[in-house]
Amino acid sequence: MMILPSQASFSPSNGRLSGEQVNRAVRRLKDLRGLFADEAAFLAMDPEQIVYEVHAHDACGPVEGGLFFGVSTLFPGKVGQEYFMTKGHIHERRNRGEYYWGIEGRGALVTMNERREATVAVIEPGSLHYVPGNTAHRIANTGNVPLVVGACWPADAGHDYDAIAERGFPVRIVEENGAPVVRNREDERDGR
Ligand SMILES: O=P(O)(O)OC[C@H]1O[C@H](O)[C@H](O)[C@@H](O)[C@@H]1O
Ligand SMILES: [Fe+2]
Repeated sequence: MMILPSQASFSPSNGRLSGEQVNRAVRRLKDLRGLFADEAAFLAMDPEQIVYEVHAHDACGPVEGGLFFGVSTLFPGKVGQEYFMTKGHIHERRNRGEYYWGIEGRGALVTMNERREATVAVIEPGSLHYVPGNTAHRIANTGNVPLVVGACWPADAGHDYDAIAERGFPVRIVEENGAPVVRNREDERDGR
């Protein structure tokens, strides 16, 4: 029997993922233009500010049958009243699902199916979330410490941002009286 060295290491307590085959991607505020409701607040902030980073172990490449493993760290913050969030995507191969699990901090997982029906789930350490295929997904940090979330998804899933860019998600996660609430975007047009 051959005993292989670990390809990478993952800390179950803080989610830190490291090793030669781990890639880091960073998203800054300027990469999230147009997603937040309060455009004036957005423009007043530092566009270079890092909103989240993703460490991914994607050694197999985008092959059918392969799996990718990642850890997202979403920093605390708000644009106006709206909590920092990921860009959000639906998989290029629409029927591919994904697991998310909470490691540190507190947040929300927002999903939207093809009928534009949304769900919102609380992410906290130990919470487990299955995102089915044909479902767009994004996370928001509703706390004041980094939200660390693990993910595992099919290597050939791909990310489609354009398909959901125009109309966006039907709900926003905003702070009201010091607590997170879900706001329906239909309400925005009434000026509420
Ligand atoms: O791709 P975004 O919508 O910016 O989300 C950031 C990342 O979140 C999770 O970690 C997903 O598993 C990644 O596939 C995704 O890239
Ligand atoms: Fe995904």
